[in-house]
Amino acid sequence: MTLSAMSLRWSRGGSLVVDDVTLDPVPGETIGLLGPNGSGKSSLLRLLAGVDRPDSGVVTLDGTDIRTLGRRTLARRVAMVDQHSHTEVDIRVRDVVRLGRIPYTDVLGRDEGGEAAVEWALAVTGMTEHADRMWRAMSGGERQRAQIARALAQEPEELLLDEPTNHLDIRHQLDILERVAALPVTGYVALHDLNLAAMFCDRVVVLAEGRIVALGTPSDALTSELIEHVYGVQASLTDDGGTPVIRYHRIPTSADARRSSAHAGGREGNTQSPHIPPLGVR
Ligand SMILES: Nc1ncnc2c1ncn2[C@@H]1O[C@H](COP(=O)(O)OP(=O)(O)OP(=O)(O)O)[C@@H](O)[C@H]1O
Repeated sequence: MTLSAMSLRWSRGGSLVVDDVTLDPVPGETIGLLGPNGSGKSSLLRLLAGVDRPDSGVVTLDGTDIRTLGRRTLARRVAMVDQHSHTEVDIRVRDVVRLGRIPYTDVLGRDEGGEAAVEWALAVTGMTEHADRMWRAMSGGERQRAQIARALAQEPEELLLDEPTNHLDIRHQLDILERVAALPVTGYVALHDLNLAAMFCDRVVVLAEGRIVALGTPSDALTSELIEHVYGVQASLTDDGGTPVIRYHRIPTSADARRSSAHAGGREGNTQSPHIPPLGVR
């Protein structure tokens, strides 16, 4: 058993933001939370983390309602990195990561095994070499990796990540998701990139207006019909050794049509931008 949601409903401003969501992961699996802007991914993560309380339904940890668990108990199991955990503090990266040890620290400030957990978390996120730098001097992507390290320092068995790759370059996107997927934790990861979700998630949940509209392995859940229905975007999918690869198609707009007729009339035969030389030309 692990962190599960049963019939969760949560409304704000008179509208249902999370609408009858039930999720029961297999321990250790990585679940991708997908869906358009405003579909309820972050709200669902906050309910799962116990940051917000559902209006109805229940979040359970190993079958126990998380509302009955103390904050320390919950924090030793469940760690979350939200989209807005960036602050302008004047401390070193290692100290940010040490914040993850608060649930383990006693009143005298003792935390047996704490430094080993901090070093491990820094290593997993590739942040060891940055550990002594000042937080304020870090780039957005480095901060994001440090926040994930802070969550890992909690030694969670359940890890909730809200768009963990949105500041990362491609190598670090792949790197972080690969490392998170390999950890022995149950992961809920909100993502916008369907291809990354297909690569690293065991199952994906697609939300639209707070409701689950698809749930399954990436191959089963991510279809061109689903993508068009939920995102209003045409896509074609190919299979790469069992992993779907999604290619999106732009629907030409009237501005595109105007541009192409101006192009054909004015600079026939020259399709290169005048400002950007072709590759290999210096
Ligand atoms: N505390 C709040 N008060 C009022 N409305 C809220 C609150 N939290 C979320 N909402 C609304 O609920 C809806 C879902 O928001 P949420 O942030 O969960 O979506 P999301 O899928 O994570 O979006 P995005 O992909 O843009 O991050 C939005 O319309 C949002 O404005």
